[in-house]
Amino acid sequence: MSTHIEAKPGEIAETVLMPGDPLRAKWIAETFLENPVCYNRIRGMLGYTGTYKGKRVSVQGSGMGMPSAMIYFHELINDYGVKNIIRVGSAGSYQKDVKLNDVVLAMAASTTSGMNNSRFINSDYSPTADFDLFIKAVNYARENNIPIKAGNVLSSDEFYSDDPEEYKLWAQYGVLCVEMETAGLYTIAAKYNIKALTILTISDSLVTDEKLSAHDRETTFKDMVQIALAAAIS
Ligand SMILES: Nc1nc2c(nc(Br)n2[C@@H]2O[C@H](CO)[C@@H](O)[C@H]2O)c(=O)[nH]1
Repeated sequence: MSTHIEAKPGEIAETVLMPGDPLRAKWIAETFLENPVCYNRIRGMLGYTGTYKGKRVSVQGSGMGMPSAMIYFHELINDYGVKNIIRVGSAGSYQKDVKLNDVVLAMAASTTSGMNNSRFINSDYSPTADFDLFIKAVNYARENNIPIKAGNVLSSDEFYSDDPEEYKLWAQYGVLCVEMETAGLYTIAAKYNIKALTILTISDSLVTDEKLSAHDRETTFKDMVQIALAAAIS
């Protein structure tokens, strides 16, 4: 076991889907995987391993924000040999044409966090998605007529910012949506040379102030998960 995960060696698959919400991990495991077995309950950050179309896949919550998520990314990679992490999350839209329930692939992740600014001594590192996983996700979505958008996303360090207008600068430069984990995922994946991709479903909009209910956020998002599983096993 690792510091925050109680799984025994071998209990976690090489590919892990990671929603922020551990209850969404439970929903994904119970809805999409055959014979899901729970390997982690520490801190309620539920993790499961099962099979999807005959291939072993795990799914585990990461928690909200990069400090939490990066603990799990680090330990899954270094203590359990995980080679592919696909974040399946929710996000807030920054663009009029990015609407509730739209699916967004994060090609890159900007951030308000100081993490990489200090890591790279005031230079700007660009955390980017793995090309192979990205192309597999795009191909599956197109073959199955699932509309997707792809581009730059913002990984913010706070959900409640002081300035409600802050999003407009990011939107002006084409940032599609905001969440709180991807810049950390892509940075850690590059550090340890593993593959990572973030697939998001829009659950609220900074442009229109619309939002899905907490329950909807937990149990909908089927398209995103199917794209992630297709990329995971192909
Ligand atoms: N910072 C931020 N995060 C958001 C937003 N909407 C969503 Br869904 N999130 C994501 O959802 C969780 C917060 O509800 C975090 O894990 C974020 O990744 C938003 O408008 N802002």
